[in-house]
Amino acid sequence: MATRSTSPQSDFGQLLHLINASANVIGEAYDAVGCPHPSSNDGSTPISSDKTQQAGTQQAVITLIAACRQLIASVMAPVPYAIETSMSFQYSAAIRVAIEAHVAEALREVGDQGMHVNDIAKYSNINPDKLARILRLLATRHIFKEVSPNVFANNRMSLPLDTGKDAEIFAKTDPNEWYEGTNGHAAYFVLCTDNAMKCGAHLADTLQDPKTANSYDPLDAAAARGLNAENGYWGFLNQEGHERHLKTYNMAMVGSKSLAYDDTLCTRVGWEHFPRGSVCVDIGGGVGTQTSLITKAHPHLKMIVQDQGVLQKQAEEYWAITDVDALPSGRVTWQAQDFFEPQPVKGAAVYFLRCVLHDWADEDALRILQPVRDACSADSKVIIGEMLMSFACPTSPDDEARRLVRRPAIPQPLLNNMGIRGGYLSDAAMLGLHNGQERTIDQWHALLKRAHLKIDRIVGDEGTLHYFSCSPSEE
Ligand SMILES: C[S@@+](CC[C@H](N)C(=O)[O-])C[C@H]1O[C@@H](n2cnc3c(N)ncnc32)[C@H](O)[C@@H]1O
Repeated sequence: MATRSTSPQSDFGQLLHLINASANVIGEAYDAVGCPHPSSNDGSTPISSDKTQQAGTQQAVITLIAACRQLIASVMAPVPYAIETSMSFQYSAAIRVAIEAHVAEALREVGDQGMHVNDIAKYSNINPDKLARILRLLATRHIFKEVSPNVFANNRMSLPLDTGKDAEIFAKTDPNEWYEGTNGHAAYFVLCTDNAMKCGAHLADTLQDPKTANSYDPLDAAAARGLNAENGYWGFLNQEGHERHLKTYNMAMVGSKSLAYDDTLCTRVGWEHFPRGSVCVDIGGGVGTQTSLITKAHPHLKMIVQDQGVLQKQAEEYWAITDVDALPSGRVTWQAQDFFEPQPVKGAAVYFLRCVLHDWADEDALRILQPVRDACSADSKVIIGEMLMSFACPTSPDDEARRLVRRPAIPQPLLNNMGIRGGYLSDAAMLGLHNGQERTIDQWHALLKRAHLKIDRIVGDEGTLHYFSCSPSEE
């Protein structure tokens, strides 16, 4: 039978070429630092900062993932593809089961030989047979590995579920305290797979209901159905009896430090250009997660974190662990302050809002920005850290705002957004939890113009948080 070679011009041929070329770049980067090639089976601590993390290699990783996913969508039968997508929530459910059964912690010491599920199940209330089924589902997605029947071990993708705490102590700890003192990653995954998923389950009904379909009121979000959040998601978190949700949420924000996947916040925003003692107000700053990164890298700034008073105790605990000298020295101040009220700190060098505005639709976002604009002096900067949403199709840099966004050329036939999904998943989560939204550059431009702010500069890479540096404008 005659063989037919793959046409290099076809989508299929171009995807194969991208996969080969980018995999070679990645392999060479590992060779150059004397590391074995990456494997999903590797359960040792991930390599953090070496040549494999450099920009060129990261671009190759992004390209490889995008091309592999597109190739799968090209060859997999459409109905099974749609079924698998429709059932993806089961992975979310399984991740929460594994985290709350402390599986990654139980497996930490046993390495590649793994542990029988009967022993893993001792750290929770879960029936071992049921737990094995959940772990097998995850292992089929390369999260944990099944090394022999019913024996599981950690691998590269299960390591982020490990809080670093001792499984035995953990199993006896009050669940309200589970994520305190951790890096917050597990708390972030639980926020996604509990509160956000419950809202997602009610999204279709909420979007179709004539009473809520066109509303941007947070009280009309899917959270009203999914979480019984009659007073909106913030009301839900602050409700008596929901302390565990509130603590998990705030630790999830600590975990969200890694959302950026890079150190853009500390290295590209330009904090070093502000003179010693310049005041930076971190509005809706949570316990102060982002401020802790900024003050570590740029201790010459005077940081003021503002958030809801209900967070004060958790904030003090956070700083006592993270940077014990920060509050007593006055380098960092934590203030209870409602961001809809007049801003008490006038003429600060910087007003910083990170992942605040995506919780709110435009009219409420403007009610947050108005007091900020009112407090600005002519020299103040407003720095906003948020996702910058791309269209999935090509767009032209046909106006001033779009020209501020630098984007690398996208190889054919990949999607314009390189298939990076994080921002769209976050957008859907914001819709479900708050009736909020992630925004495109045109939407940012329009919103900030209405708030009398002008975008001077944007830094960030596709799929990561971008930082918009804005000046007050008289327009
Ligand atoms: C998505 S979190 C972002 C936290 C922090 N900026 C970060 O990036 O880690 C949004 C924050 O807005 C705060 N928030 C909500 N409503 C508020 C209000 N009315 N006044 C002040 N802060 C509020 C929440 O408590 C929460 O800490």
